[in-house]
Amino acid sequence: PNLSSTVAEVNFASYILNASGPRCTTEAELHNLGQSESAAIMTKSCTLLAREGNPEPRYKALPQGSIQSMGLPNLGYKAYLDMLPRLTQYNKPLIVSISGLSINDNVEMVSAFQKSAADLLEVNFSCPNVPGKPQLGYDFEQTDKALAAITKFGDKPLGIKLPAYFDFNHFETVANILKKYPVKFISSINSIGNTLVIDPETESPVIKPKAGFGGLCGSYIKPIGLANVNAFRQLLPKEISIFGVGGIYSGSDAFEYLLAGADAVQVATCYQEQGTECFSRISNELSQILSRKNYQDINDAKGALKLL
Ligand SMILES: O=C(O)c1[nH]c(=O)[nH]c(=O)c1I
Repeated sequence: PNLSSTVAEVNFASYILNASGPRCTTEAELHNLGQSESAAIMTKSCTLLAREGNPEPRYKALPQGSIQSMGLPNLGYKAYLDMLPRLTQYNKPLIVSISGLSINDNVEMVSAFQKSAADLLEVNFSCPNVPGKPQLGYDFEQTDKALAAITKFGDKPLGIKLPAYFDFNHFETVANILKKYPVKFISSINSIGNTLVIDPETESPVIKPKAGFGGLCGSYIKPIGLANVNAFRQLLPKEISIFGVGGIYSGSDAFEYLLAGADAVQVATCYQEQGTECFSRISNELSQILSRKNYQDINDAKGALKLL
């Protein structure tokens, strides 16, 4: 069956791509993604200047996912501006993730990438791991202000990476803010911020930064990601596309996001743990599920969740 998708009016050859975060910081990692079956090349969130990130240990694999507090390590946005033209050779969409530490930083970076080889801009409103920086997406006033500032210029599709919400009032408030601006897509969800994993043997947290508080990822958070994708699908006009993220390891996980209404899905922890083979495996598994269920095309199953 046909797995190709259109997200924010950009064509993707398949439904499965890498999420910002794991194995997408260096140029070598991005070329590796270009040579893989990932439907796009998505970069690690970047800041104005290069960052080392948080002290290690800052990533811990868990039985059903991971906890991490990387602290936005990246090469600085100019490095990504510079390497983008060398990544166009793979003929797949280039998605730049931008995570400024202030609205001004976001404005400077978005305006630069609007004039770059990027195909889509994903602005991260949900990094939970920079000490002292609250998640923008949890401050509705700041979210509104930031969107007003970054959507002022350029015609490349711009989207927002959202944190998880847990309340219908919050889904509605955020959806109403998004509808005020030319936002072309959302990516939902980011890791669940500020969780704590304790090792009873060492009697310590499993990561060092922020006294062990870090973003929870992987299978643990799939039900939260599915709920956020489905809630926003119902609240947002179809002109706003949705990337589903959170706990996708298999074709079945991807199919669940498809039923919830996702236009394409991003893989993070599974890609971190298994490498680039995950993209072709998950695509093939999804294709087999669609065949078995007699769906000819992704769009026949999209948002087709059957309520009881
Ligand atoms: O710690 C990180 O670098 C990080 N970690 C996350 O789980 N989500 C994010 O958006 C980021 I920028």
